[in-house]
Amino acid sequence: MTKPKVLISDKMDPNAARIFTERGCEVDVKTGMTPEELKACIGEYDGLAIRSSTTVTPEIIAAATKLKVIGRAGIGVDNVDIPAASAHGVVVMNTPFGNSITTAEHAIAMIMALARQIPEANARTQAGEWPKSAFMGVEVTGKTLGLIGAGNIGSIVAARAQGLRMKVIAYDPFLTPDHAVEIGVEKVDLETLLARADFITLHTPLTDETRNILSAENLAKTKKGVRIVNCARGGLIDEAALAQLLASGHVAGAALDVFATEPAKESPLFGQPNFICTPHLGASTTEAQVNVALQVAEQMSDYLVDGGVSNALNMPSLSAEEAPKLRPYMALAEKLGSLVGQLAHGNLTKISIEREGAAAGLNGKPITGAVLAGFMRRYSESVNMVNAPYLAKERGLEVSDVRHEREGIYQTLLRVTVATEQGDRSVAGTLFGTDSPRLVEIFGVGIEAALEGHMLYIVNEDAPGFIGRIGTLLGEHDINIGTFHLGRREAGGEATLLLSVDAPIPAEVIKQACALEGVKLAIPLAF
Ligand SMILES: NC(=O)c1ccc[n+]([C@@H]2O[C@H](COP(=O)([O-])OP(=O)(O)OC[C@H]3O[C@@H](n4cnc5c(N)ncnc54)[C@H](O)[C@@H]3O)[C@@H](O)[C@H]2O)c1
Ligand SMILES: O=C(O)CC[C@@H](O)C(=O)O
Repeated sequence: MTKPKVLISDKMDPNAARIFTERGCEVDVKTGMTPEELKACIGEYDGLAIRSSTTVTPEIIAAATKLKVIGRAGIGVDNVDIPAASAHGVVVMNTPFGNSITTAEHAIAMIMALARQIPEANARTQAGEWPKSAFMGVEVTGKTLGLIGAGNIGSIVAARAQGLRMKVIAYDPFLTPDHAVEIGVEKVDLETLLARADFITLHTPLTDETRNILSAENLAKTKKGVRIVNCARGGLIDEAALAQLLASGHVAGAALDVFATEPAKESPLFGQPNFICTPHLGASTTEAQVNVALQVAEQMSDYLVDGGVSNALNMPSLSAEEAPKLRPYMALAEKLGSLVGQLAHGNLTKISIEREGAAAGLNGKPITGAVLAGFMRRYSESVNMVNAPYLAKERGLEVSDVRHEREGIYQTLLRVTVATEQGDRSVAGTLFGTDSPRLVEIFGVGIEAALEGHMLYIVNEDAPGFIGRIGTLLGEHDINIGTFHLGRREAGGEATLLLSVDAPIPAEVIKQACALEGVKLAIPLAF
């Protein structure tokens, strides 16, 4: 049998290559390639192991004709186009906990370095200045630390900061009151955090909700003399506005490990008073790199050699025996969970999964796990089958799995319902043949569609002329429609349109779709 071939394209602890070889894979290590070089060679490989320097674009994935798995030795997968990988049947895995402690420690190091201006004092002392009177620091004891994001890393930062006798407050819409008490933080809204924090640290993924969360407007609401640390993702802070506030003295110090554009070769922040930065070193300790290298190589080898799946972001975990039977049901479940997560708004506290027909006779746990993995991705990029049920519990999400003995019109049916402020909202799907997931109902409207790649969901008034208008709008922006599905409750009422397109729809085009005559709602979806 030919050995699976793996490419390690970023600098990674040598334990990764050792494990791949021991587990029967062939390994090449080629770091520092340009996107063109990667595209030229990726066709040879079954597995791609990366850190943050390799960006896996749809073009790379399209060229990766043999690729089965991408393994991220780390947490953030924003450098991988997951919809493109899923569409090509490529599993994307990460190592969700391997570098959390290390990154939290980096944030704490940044807090201490800012409080005492250690980098600048060091540089000037070594330059022979002995500038004792130039530096007056602040104690962190008794100060308020405001966490934006209180997941794995935020919680570890909270624990360390409490050890430093700081008072910790947190803004995280998905942190439950119970969990806040468990980790000893006061849950607050963003305005309160901005007004009260002496130090602010960010620990969220970069999503549509968190992008620019420290915007010019929000930075202006911070307490005078605040110190800000970002060891999460570039793009969370308006860097130009931060530079101005450092220059004016409103912000007393800022420390960034991550930048909107990396590598950051220039920035308005460089040279500002009390600005400290590191080149995305948050995960760079021997311990974390050994952890994530071992874990990613083990997970990828499991998949390539034995078919086992763990910590996958776009596929449910599976044991070898159950795999063939459950796999199509879990794919359907994950898509329905993701659909509900993308469409339903507000703080959702209840989700129910109903199974009838063939699905009622199967092990419900992996199916529930798959629904939750899809659904919880609205909160965190690092959710997968393993941690989704745990995260759901931590966030106080009530989950129910109901089996119906009744026979319906489909040989198998899964229904996912969430309780929203406007009442219950549910979507349902079945399998066509034995393994093709299909949506059959969305929020009470019968509609048949494969949930794949980039899609657009529209609710509009059911009136003549609308299909022409939406087709023209997309055509004008060179957006090719792949599939087109319509549904409605009654003629002349409210109609639902679900279409698939060949590329993501830009935000500006969504805005124009919302403004079309008769449109009540237009939401882009990705699977
Ligand atoms: N600098 C580095 O080298 C480095 C290393 C590891 C992780 N990271 C990054 O750190 C970030 C956090 O990692 P983690 O493991 O703690 O992730 P996590 O998923 O455990 O926690 C993220 C938290 O952010 C919260 N969140 C989501 N949307 C939010 C919003 N709109 N407002 C406030 N909070 C929101 C979530 O509820 C969750 O609690 C990720 O972006 C990860 O990529 C950076
Ligand atoms: O690999 C790295 O050095 C950074 C990893 C970090 O950004 C992550 O999200 O895990």
